[in-house]
Amino acid sequence: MDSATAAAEISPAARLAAAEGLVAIGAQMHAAGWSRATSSNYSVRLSADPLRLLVTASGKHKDRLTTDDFVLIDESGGAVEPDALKSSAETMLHVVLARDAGAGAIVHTHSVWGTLLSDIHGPEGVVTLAGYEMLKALPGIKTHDTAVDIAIFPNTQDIDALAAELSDRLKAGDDAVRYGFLINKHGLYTWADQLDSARACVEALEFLFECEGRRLKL
Ligand SMILES: CSCCC(=O)C(=O)COP(=O)(O)O
Ligand SMILES: [Zn+2]
Repeated sequence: MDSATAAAEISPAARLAAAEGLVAIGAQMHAAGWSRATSSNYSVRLSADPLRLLVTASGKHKDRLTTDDFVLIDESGGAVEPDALKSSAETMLHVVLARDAGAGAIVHTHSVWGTLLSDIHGPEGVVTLAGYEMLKALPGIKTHDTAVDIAIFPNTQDIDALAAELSDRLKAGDDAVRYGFLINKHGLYTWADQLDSARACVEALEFLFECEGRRLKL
């Protein structure tokens, strides 16, 4: 199938709805202080086979996104359509999450608390969130009486290498990458089957990071 045919398979209505959802997420994440200064990237999967993701273009202010600020990409992370904007520098993380975690929507944030916790717990490679009622906002969790590990990867500018490491851990069924992961002194990636659920995951994890951070401070 050539790229023009594949692009044509995504209905304009579905693409527009996804873009509108991501514009709204950008406004919300920015208002929460989690996507400042052009940081963050977001995507929605529009097709699983062939893989097609609508991902934010690189370098955009997330409080001012328009429905034109997105790029339709394929399983290689390349733009499907001609004359596309440059997709997020972290596009390959979205590809791996959609492909290997079955994510339907992916949200990456740069919060203060997540960034600080990733630094403090960086040497252990994991932060554990235990006993909080808010854990029940994560998919499949039914009780506060549980503990969730969130992996912390070293930060790197080699996104292909990070994507490969992430892929290995997802394929191995590593519990510490089940709900999300942190990148050291960088931010959070989390995902779900659809955008509303991914939003709940971000809100829950950022709440829990703030609880952990404030607890350490107290
Ligand atoms: C200003 S934040 C540095 C880049 C980054 O981490 C990020 O999330 C945004 O990168 P993008 O290429 O998606 O704009
Ligand atoms: Zn980032």
